[in-house]
Amino acid sequence: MARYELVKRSVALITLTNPPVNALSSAVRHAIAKSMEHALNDPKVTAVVIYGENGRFCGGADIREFAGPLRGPPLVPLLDAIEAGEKPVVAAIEGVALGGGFELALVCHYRIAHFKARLGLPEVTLGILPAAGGTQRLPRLIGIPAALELITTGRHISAQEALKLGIVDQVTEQNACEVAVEFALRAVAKPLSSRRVSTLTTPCPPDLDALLEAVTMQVKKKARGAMAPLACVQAVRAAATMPYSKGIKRESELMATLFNSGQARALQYCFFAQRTAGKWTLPSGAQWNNSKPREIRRAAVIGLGTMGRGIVVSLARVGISVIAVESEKKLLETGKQMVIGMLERDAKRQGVSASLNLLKFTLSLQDLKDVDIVIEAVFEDMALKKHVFQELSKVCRPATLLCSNTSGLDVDALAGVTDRPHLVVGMHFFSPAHVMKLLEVVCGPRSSSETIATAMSLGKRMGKVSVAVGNCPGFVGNRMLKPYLDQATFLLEEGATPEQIDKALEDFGFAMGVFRMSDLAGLDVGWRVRKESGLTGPDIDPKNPPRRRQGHRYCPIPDMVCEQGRFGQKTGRGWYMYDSPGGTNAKSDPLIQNLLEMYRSRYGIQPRNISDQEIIERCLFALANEGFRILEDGIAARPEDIDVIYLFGYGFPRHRGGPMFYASMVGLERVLERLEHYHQAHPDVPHLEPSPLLKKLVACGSPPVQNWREHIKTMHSHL
Ligand SMILES: CCCCCCC/C=C/C(=O)SCCNC(=O)CCNC(=O)[C@H](O)C(C)(C)COP(=O)(O)OP(=O)(O)OC[C@H]1O[C@@H](n2cnc3c(N)ncnc32)[C@H](O)[C@@H]1OP(=O)(O)O
Repeated sequence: MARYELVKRSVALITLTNPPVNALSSAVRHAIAKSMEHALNDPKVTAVVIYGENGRFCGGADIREFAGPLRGPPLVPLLDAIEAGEKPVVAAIEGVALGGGFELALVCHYRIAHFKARLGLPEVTLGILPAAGGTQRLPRLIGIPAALELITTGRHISAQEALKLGIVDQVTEQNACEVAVEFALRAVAKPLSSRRVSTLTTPCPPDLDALLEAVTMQVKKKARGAMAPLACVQAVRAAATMPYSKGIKRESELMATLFNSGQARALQYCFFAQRTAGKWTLPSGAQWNNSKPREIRRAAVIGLGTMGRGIVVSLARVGISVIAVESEKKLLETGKQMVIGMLERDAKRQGVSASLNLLKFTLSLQDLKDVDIVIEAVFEDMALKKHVFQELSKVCRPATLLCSNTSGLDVDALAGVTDRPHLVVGMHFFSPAHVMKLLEVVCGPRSSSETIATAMSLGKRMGKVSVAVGNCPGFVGNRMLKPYLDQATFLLEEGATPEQIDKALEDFGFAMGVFRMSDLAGLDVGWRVRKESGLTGPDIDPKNPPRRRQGHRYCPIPDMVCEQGRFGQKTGRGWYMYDSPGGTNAKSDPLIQNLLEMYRSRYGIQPRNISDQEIIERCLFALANEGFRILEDGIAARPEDIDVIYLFGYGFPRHRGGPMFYASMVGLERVLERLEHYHQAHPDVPHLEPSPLLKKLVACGSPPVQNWREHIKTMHSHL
């Protein structure tokens, strides 16, 4: 777990050997303690270098160990002893020094970083804080404002930024270990007292209280309801106001409250869920580690609307040449200018020149003969998409992959009109595509494993979190959205307001409540889908009761809002009113209150007081219930995949872990009981009827979310 060797006759080189990231597992901590003891007691040793094997210094504490009882030497006394030692210790940082790994570097008397190294204290993203002295040492080293920013955001910084901040002593383009050994030899004769960071006085700004207050407000606003960022601020306050010996105790107390919290469990679950999602697997046995993706050099994107433009930018950013196609000259020119503007702004931010030479804009599909992949992003209309796919079949070489950015249409129906159904797959980007991290890779029944592997790997290359999902209306994300939206509008009918529902959801942790989110996304899209599905509009049977459609409860309020030309932010009016079309400042609109009152009185609905608890339960349990059905139907392989989709695509609060993890934290028995209760009250809402899988899991004793898969095995898969 750590190799000990003597180099240059007098330098003890301690190399951490715990692949893949040299995490500080109990065995590694034990090995470091033993090696340090050896080095400090061996008279031949005059200095020590700590290094990480395979070009990675250390990825921090072993997160997997957090779930069990603490074994092995605790980190704080181990690190204190390294700092207190009488021989100079130099950290040779390559790759990453994160969390406990960064804290290990902070107790070394000198730090040498390779120019490509990245450093940071990401503990806050795991629901904890840097509790191995990080909150006490970093402010002493770089001052309160910079330390606060790094600790409360968990941001990784480059070696160059670390040098500027005074975190590292030298940045090198050579082998960091070799440079550190030479550095250590030169440090032997120098006094160590000023190099022990815990003994330094924290440089304190005169307006400390105001600064801490401002950062507290900032983190409260950003991570609604998350405890860890607030605890980080308190720990840094201790570094400013207490000696190290007291500050470290405060750090440990704050850590104790966070460590066993549901939020820490949720955030650590998110960390692993994100990595699990990349490990896709099909019933055929094809999976992430046995299916080779194709290399993609040249791509084409059809349609330069909002989605298409974002996809072009995402591809060009990672060096893929892109041919962008539009059907009309004016649309092509507008799209071209917007894409160029986006790439130029990107390049300016990074201080590089925009890679515009990768782009070609055309009106002709004939130009797509030689591309490796086409991503279609035309209007969400099946007939139009089928036409495009037929044309692509004719012009593209037989090996070209054909992908659709549909947000819910049948990918297999598109495959069916081509000459290569095995090379067709859905690539559902989220808007705006160059910003949003989520990509649903929709596997049709005929998509080959190579095609899926290529789409997944292309997503990863573009920096997306790609999740493989099966083919059904709405796939995973949008299919689950329907019961969530339905519950919100049913609650409006029953007496709630958009403001009340949004506030309850925002207090739960969503960045935006459902109505504010709908206003942002545009209300007309859903309206068109409802019209096409025969749920609203002039074609519906007049004999239909107005609040029932296709045999189930239906709420026509969203249609009524659209009928007034209120399509959300873009029209300046939606569920809220805005200062102007495109405005973002949502204000309550008395017209919506009137509309709701008139609606209720027309249908004889007596409004009732609805609690926030009911809002949360009905919206979120209905959401999770559909997630259980998706697992039963084999549309998602694992609950982790669903959670990742909701975290990255729909703003589900990360400290709640995602809808499926949240259900497991509430307790499946409780979720079942509440769904049964609400279904009894609303028997005409099928989404409230508890799914068979939920019942099965409760009958099996509500296993943890990571074990649900064992209970789904027998059900069929669409993946
Ligand atoms: C019990 C009390 C202890 C008190 C100590 C308190 C103070 C210290 C706290 C901490 O240090 S918490 C951990 C802080 N560190 C991090 O948050 C870093 C997490 N890791 C990453 O960000 C990335 O993994 C990486 C290091 C940047 C590497 O990224 P890359 O994309 O190259 O690889 P990944 O696919 O992400 O990871 C590979 C593999 O390694 C697993 N892993 C990564 N880091 C850890 C870790 N710290 N502990 C355990 N496992 C880790 C990761 O899960 C992957 O494995 P699989 O999931 O694919 O099996």
